[in-house]
Amino acid sequence: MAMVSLNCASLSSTFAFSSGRKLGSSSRQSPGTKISKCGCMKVTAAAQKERSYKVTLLPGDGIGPEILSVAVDVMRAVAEREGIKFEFTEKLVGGAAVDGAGVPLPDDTLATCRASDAVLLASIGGYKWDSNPPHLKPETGLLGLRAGLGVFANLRPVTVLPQLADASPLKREVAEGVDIMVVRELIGGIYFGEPRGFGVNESGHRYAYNNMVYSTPEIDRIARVAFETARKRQGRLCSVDKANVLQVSQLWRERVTAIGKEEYPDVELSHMYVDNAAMQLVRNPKQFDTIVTGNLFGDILSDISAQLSGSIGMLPSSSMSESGPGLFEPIHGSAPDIAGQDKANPLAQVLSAAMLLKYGLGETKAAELIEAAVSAALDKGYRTGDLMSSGKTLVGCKKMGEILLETLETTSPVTVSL
Ligand SMILES: NC(=O)C1=CN([C@@H]2O[C@H](COP(=O)(O)OP(=O)(O)OC[C@H]3O[C@@H](n4cnc5c(N)ncnc54)[C@H](O)[C@@H]3O)[C@@H](O)[C@H]2O)C=CC1
Ligand SMILES: CC(C)CC(=O)C(=O)O
Ligand SMILES: [Mg+2]
Repeated sequence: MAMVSLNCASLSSTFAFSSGRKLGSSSRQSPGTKISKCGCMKVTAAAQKERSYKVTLLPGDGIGPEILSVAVDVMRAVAEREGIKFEFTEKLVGGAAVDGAGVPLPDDTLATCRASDAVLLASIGGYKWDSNPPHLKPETGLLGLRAGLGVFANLRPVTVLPQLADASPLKREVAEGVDIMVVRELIGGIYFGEPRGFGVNESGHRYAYNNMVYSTPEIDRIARVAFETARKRQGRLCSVDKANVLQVSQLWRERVTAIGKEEYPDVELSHMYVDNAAMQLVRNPKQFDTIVTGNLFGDILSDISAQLSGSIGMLPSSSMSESGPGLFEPIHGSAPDIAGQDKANPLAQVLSAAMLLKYGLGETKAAELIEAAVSAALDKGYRTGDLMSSGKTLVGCKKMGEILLETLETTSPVTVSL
């Protein structure tokens, strides 16, 4: 049996407030959300012993700098309280890098990320660069970063916090208690397939093409991460594909089935076509435990799932490679429509920092302090515009950050036994 040697995050379940459990409300893991013991983090033993970590910060574009600034303040505060040292290095990526360095992913950025213990990314992209040629698009920098770090396993926990069950556009009874882990393959599939490009056919019409390609090793490694993840949750894995039409999905389904049968007979495996999965996520999301899917389908399904939680501004993610540093980022983009207006919800970024601490560095207690602060801020009724409803207090991005810092001063640590 092939070994899955991966950072803790990918093998663990979602963060502490999974299963709809109130953030920071208990030090016990809820059923099906155990955190595995796993000694395969990239962070060196020396760094862990000293509790001194190199973290690369990538603010990117749009709301990126605003939300990252909140997350870094929160990390600094929790570090001071917990005796952790961070050496932060800020680098350019995306449109900011196109403007500042002439390319969307400067060599220096990738080298610094590779040499760090973990990478905290905000978001990239914006109208200004939308018509750039492919090699000068911010998105090319993001894809290059993910590929350059080899972070093939992107885990996107979809958790509906009790305080936000009414913030979802879905009925409370549909959204409440949702706890899904979307395991998205991140460095293959149609976003990376060759050949791709533009052409002109014999009739003089322009055309464009992309290729969706997955090889068996690419499918096998993400399948194993997903099975391991499901095993540590409720033991149910749904593989999402389009095998009724696409050959690439037929191979995907064949390999996921074979790995399930040979290596994970204890995990209940089902398959679903992606169009149906999109509908089922809205109709009855609680039927899902862990979902595994390819790059494009995972991108789309995670945005749909974000609405279960109330806002895309709530969903963090971790992306892990086989041996390098993890990449932690919110699932949303750079929100150019609200950039620079102090309207962004920083919580997905803050929760991504908590995932970095817990899964990238093994600093579980510090991570759970942050989660508890987020929970407390929501308990007190503070909401950014994306989550605002009557009876709540509207705050901007900066103010939400200040509330988190105040809350952190009084929040009790939550201890989780690894
Ligand atoms: N990982 C990344 O850096 C990603 C970058 N993008 C890029 O972002 C740019 C905008 O893309 P969109 O499709 O508009 O997606 P988006 O996720 O940036 O925004 C979609 C909608 O959600 C809102 N939103 C997103 N994050 C929010 C937050 N934290 N707080 C409050 N509201 C928030 C936006 O205001 C917008 O109305 C594009 O250039 C795109 O390529 C898109 C997705 C991921
Ligand atoms: C801009 C895309 C390449 C990324 C994206 O939408 C995502 O990772 O969710
Ligand atoms: Mg996306």
